[in-house]
Parts: sequence; structure tokens; C-alpha cells
Amino acid sequence: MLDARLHSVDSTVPARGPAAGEPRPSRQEAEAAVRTLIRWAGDHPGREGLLDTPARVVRAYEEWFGGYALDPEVILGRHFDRAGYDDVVLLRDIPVRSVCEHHMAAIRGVAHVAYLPGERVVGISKLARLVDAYARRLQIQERLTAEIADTLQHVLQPRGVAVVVQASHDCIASRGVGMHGVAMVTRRLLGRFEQEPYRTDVLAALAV
Ligand SMILES: Nc1nc2c(ncn2[C@@H]2O[C@H](COP(=O)(O)OP(=O)(O)OP(=O)(O)O)[C@@H](O)[C@H]2O)c(=O)[nH]1
Ligand SMILES: [Zn+2]
Repeated sequence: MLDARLHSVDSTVPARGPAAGEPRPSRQEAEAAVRTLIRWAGDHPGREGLLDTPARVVRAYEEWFGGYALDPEVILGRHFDRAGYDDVVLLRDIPVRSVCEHHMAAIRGVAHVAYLPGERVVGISKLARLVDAYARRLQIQERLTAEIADTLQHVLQPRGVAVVVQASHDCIASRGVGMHGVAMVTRRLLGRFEQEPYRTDVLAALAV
């Protein structure tokens, strides 16, 4: 059932997640994998403080990776007539909580999403839900940004879309180069927002 709800924005890109062919492991298998990682870290899964940890970690994974079970097109499925409104709709500072696909470390930041409506607008909470559905997967920031923009364009067919994501990556802060306070900024501009003067206008409105 889960597989049927998974969705790939670009049909030339293979679906990710359980839909990619392999059966989903059982909860017991996932918990056993966590016990292996605890042993790999150098600790003992049998000691009292760690007994419930595998079950907790698997439950946490259900939250962090809940995006695979969501269909972003369904999230944007209910829309309204724009009721004569003719200018940009913009939602700023949508929290981004994602996981980097290289190290499975946290990515934290914000997304700013703007669109210039065609005939249809969506409830603003749906823009935040759209960001969350793609964030709660294994990601690189570039793909996260592109997926949000491309889905908005595909479903709503607005005259323009602009998405900016600004985030910090724990894989840079807590390991490797070990640098705190480094922000990565990615953006995708589509339609009218690809051209001047709309481009400068929307980037100023997004405050980036
Ligand atoms: N472009 C991009 N790179 C990312 C993102 N998240 C993490 N990375 C980078 O992915 C790269 C993976 O590089 P590798 O050399 O394969 O892995 P590594 O040896 O752990 O690299 P270091 O982090 O430099 O120690 C690193 O440079 C990360 O900083 C992302 O969202 N986008
Ligand atoms: Zn990383």
C-alpha cells in the first residue's frame, strides 16, 4: 500500500524509497540493525540504558522519514480560485528538518516558497506540508529545493515559482571539516521568476 502512494516528480527519475524494488525490512530487522550500530560504536546493546534504544530509534526513523509515505501531489490536491488576486503568494521561514543522504546527519534550516498564481491557489499550510513531505526523506539540499519547486509548478501551473532553502548541515558541523555556522543556500526559479524584473523582485521579497 505504501508503494502505491510513493510518487516521483520526474518520471525519468526512478522512484526512491521502498518503491525501488526491495521489500521493506521488518521492525525487528530494523531494531537489530540499530543493535549492530551500537556495537560498532563500541557499546553494549544489552546494558540497561540501551535496552529500549533500538525501538526508540526505529520510532524516531518513522518521524524523520515519514515523507516517503506522503504523496506531495495529494497534499496540493485541494485548491481554490484565486478570487481576483493577481500578485505573488509567499511563505517565508518554513522550518526544514531533513537528513543528508551522504552521512544521515541532520539538515536544519528554512525554506521560502513563492508562486505567482495562475488560476488556482492552495491553502498556505499546504506549502509548509509540501516542504515537510520532501524534507523528511534522505536528501541533498539541491534535490529538496528542486522537488518542492517542480511539484508546485506541475500541480498548480502557476505563472512563476521561486524556492529558496537555507540550511546548515550537521555533517559539516559535527564531523569532517567540523565547522559550525556554515549555511548552504539553494534556489530554483521557474516561469516568470526566471526573467527580469520578476527575478529581482521575488528574490528581494524572499529577502535573500
Ligand atoms: N552538494 C551537496 N553536498 C552535500 C550535501 N550534504 C552533504 N554534502 C557533502 O557531501 C560530500 C560527501 O563527500 P565525500 O568525500 O563522499 O564524503 P566524506 O569523506 O565524508 O567528506 P567530508 O565531509 O569532506 O569529510 C561532503 O562534501 C559533504 O559536505 C548537500 O545537501 N548537497
Ligand atoms: Zn552529510
